Amino acid sequence: MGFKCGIVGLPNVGKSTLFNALTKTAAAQAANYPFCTIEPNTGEVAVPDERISRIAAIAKSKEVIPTRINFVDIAGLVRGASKGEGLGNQFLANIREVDAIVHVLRCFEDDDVTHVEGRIDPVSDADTVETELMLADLESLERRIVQIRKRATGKDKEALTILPMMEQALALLQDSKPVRLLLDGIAAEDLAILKGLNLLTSKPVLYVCNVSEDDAATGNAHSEAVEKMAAQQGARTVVISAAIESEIAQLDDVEAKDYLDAMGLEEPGLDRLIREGYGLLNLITFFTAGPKESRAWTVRRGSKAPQAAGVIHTDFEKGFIRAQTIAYGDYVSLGGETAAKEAGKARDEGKEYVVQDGDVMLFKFNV
Ligand SMILES: Nc1ncnc2c1ncn2[C@@H]1O[C@H](COP(=O)(O)OP(=O)(O)OP(=O)(O)O)[C@@H](O)[C@H]1O
Ligand SMILES: [Mg+2]
Repeated sequence: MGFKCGIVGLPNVGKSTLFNALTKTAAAQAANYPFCTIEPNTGEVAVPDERISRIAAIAKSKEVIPTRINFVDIAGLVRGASKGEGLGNQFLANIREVDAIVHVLRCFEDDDVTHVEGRIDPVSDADTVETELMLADLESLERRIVQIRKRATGKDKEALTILPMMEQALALLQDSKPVRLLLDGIAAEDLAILKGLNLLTSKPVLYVCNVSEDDAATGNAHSEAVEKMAAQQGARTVVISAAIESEIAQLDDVEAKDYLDAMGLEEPGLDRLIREGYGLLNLITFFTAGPKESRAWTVRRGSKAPQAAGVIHTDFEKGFIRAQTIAYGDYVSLGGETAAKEAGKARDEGKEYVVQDGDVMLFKFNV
């Protein structure tokens, strides 16, 4: 389906290192100089979810297949990017194509790793990046709104529909605020209009504090400052050491566990990051379970049963009849499909059913 989180930030802050750890590859060149990345790197990442192994154990599945999302490692941007500095517009176009932003902030001290501003100050870095995105949005919106206002005066239907959202977005940008503030509690129709405006700052943001190995378990003063800033914006934060994560990603499971124990970490920070990214995209997971495989699938929150069926196969959506649905909690506590049916917990849901996170589903369809 291609839900994408874009990895964004200043040059040389650890974006590609993080991307390689996430994708367990060395696909992206990560090196100690600014603008190492130019062309974006895209990779699929399995979403860790312990529910799937519980379901598979009950269903005695031969295979367990997690769901996946995409991460895109994007070129670093600098002050003035909106006016074409650094890699300027090229990188802005790459950000436009993602659904959510993972904003990497340098929170590690290391004199050997160049910081483009010559000092470690992640809150100010976040502001630099955000300002460029807002300036780019402001410019594009100011340009487009002239036409739309004109057409709205002439009672053009499309213009009348999108103008109120444009005006709200413009007002925020003129007040030096990101458009994503409009996302809170937004109605579905308005969200569609907002997405259609394709603004950089309308995308939800997760801050990643990239700390040194020693601070991975505890965070540090820099990451605390970021957490405070993020809390004020209603944004979430993940503290991670990209350096450690890229090492763990090269180890087998047993070695990785030992390494994590030694670092005082319960799970790889990446797992947390992927889950947070998944949440940021406003996605939920449903499951299919059987002896061949148990599998996790992804739909946007609010999707109805036929759309969920369509994720598996377009024929399932076209010929959708109904979906046998068992809530995850019932499936696990009762011990599987047969027991859930006997207990009356296997519901037959129709076309209007809104899929819930964790639903174990079996689609009836004709082709
Ligand atoms: N947590 C960390 N601690 C110490 N060094 C780190 C950490 N994370 C990344 N680095 C180092 O920082 C340097 C830059 O990393 P990387 O190439 O991933 O940055 P980038 O953000 O992708 O840069 P660019 O924007 O130029 O593509 C590398 O030498 C990397 O090893
Ligand atoms: Mg890079």
